Amino acid sequence: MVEPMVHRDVADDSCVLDVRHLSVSRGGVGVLDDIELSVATAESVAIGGASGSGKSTLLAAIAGLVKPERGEVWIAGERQTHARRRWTRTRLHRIGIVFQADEFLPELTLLENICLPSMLRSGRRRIAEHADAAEILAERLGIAELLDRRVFEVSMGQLQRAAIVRAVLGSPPLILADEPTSALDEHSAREALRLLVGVAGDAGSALCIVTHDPAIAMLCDRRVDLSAGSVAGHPSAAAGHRLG
Ligand SMILES: Nc1ncnc2c1ncn2[C@@H]1O[C@H](COP(=O)(O)OP(=O)(O)OP(=O)(O)O)[C@@H](O)[C@H]1O
Repeated sequence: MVEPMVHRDVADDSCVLDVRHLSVSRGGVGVLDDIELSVATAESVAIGGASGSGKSTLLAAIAGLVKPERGEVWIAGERQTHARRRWTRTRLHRIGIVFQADEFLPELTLLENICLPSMLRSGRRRIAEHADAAEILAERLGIAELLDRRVFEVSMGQLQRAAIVRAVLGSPPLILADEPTSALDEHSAREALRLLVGVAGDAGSALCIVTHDPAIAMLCDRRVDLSAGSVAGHPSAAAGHRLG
């Protein structure tokens, strides 16, 4: 059954993401336990914690890619249910995603791959507009010269930057990013994430970024650490106070 989407009070408009009492199990084992996390408009939050503490699972649950056992996820004032079509719409219209396993279509150029979600959102008629905005962002990310190349003609680092351009294009209210741990060397990963924090801030998008890198966490407004599936420290660390 498709539950009706519930809209929040106008007073809560500044809250782009509200995770309430979220618990998630994977493979029958509890991974996240009663997570609370609120993220304001244009706020950037670094999500840290040891390997296996549930950081990627939290992003996947926020993106509707894994189903929670308990709890709620509110995005831009709408409570998300786990009806698949609703999530597809939310991801398309409200969330930019930079995940480790980012997928690009090998038949298309970087520019076409970058513009695809925007075209799905607003139609082919605005293709020139999307392409112009993508080129400006690509210039900033240092991949403007590569936009006509196909996926197998660029490096993993360049592909990561293309994924950032794709996520930021259209200034979604929320961007979710998982640090690329395997594909990139430390310097390239840091540089890509540093650029992501900058362009997301300029776009006015809130950002939740999973990172082990203290230098990237320092660039964010706030840091939240997961420990064994819970938010470490006092709950208020996740619920609203800016630390940085
Ligand atoms: N699809 C899955 N099926 C079963 N267990 C899973 C699945 N994905 C993740 N897990 C388990 O959930 C726990 C949390 O994993 P998750 O990837 O969220 O942690 P993480 O903090 O992002 O780790 P890392 O920093 O190493 O990327 C781990 O114990 C992991 O083995």
